[in-house]
Amino acid sequence: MVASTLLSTGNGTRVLPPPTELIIEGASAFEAIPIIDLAQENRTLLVEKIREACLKVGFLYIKNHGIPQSTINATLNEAHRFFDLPLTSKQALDIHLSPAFKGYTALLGENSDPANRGDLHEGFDVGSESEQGEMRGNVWPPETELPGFKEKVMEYYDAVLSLGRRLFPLFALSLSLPEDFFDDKILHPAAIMRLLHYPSQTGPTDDRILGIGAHTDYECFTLLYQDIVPALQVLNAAGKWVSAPPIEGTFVCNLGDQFARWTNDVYVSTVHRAINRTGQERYSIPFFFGTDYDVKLEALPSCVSEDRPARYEVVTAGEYVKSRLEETYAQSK
Ligand SMILES: O=C(O)CCC(=O)C(=O)O
Ligand SMILES: [Fe+2]
Repeated sequence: MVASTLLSTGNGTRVLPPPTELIIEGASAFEAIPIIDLAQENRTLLVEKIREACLKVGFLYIKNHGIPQSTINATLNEAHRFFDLPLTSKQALDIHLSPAFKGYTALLGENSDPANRGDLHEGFDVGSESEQGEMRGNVWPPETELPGFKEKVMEYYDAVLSLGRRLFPLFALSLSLPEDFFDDKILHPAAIMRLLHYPSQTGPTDDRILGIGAHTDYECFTLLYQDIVPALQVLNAAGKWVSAPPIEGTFVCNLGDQFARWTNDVYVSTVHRAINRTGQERYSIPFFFGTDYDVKLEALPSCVSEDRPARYEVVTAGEYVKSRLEETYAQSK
């Protein structure tokens, strides 16, 4: 049995039970995705809401995130410019040419669900310019072809990285860990940002042809900006796909496999997919916040018990993400 954690706030002290006690009541046949307001004044309540969302849903919307809409719009605009380039220019940056999995993914170049034949989106992947480890090494379109692209994209990258850094202490507290638990694990994070473009799908509905097939994300959490076109769906515990439409002024935040491994599945890395049948093109920008390459994904003692033995072998965060990316791109090699 693990001791409960005391959280102090200006409004007094409340007791949070340890995570393993809550999963018992954590029915996750959710029908909607909770909205979490980062500007809410009571930090204890904020942490409790995050904990509840992580236990039951694995997805939350983040409101009052502090990233200026102008920064987001500028990057969406760059995504439009990039995907409007001639195919040959994009193919010169093909992700299969990059040992660090950076660059362009063509339509059907990625396959997120092994049961499917390829994802109906194109993408462009970017990492940190100062990251360490094997996943380092961005590729960029020539400045003459897309002037200012790199600067705008990296401005967005840095803004979302900062937002992610603000969230780690809240996730730590929600797991009854010290607030600074993740600080030394995200010194040079292998965070990956993607620009995604989904053409609108026509023809008969076929679950094997999707904008992005059913999958979980590989990192700690993802911060996703979606434009105004809905497509994202999240799988609940009853096997029902629940829509996660764009909500103005929010990011979607979903937990990934690194958190699921740390928490021994106490926090859920929820399956999701995207299908764009709106008749409009869709652009989205997921940002996958993983830890430093060499951090070991070891189950937290509070999430392991006799009844709940450790479910995963210990691997480093970097090795884990790399092996998953290798699988994802293998079919289109
Ligand atoms: O574009 C979206 O809404 C989802 C993207 C996604 O799930 C991913 O890239 O992992
Ligand atoms: Fe995803």
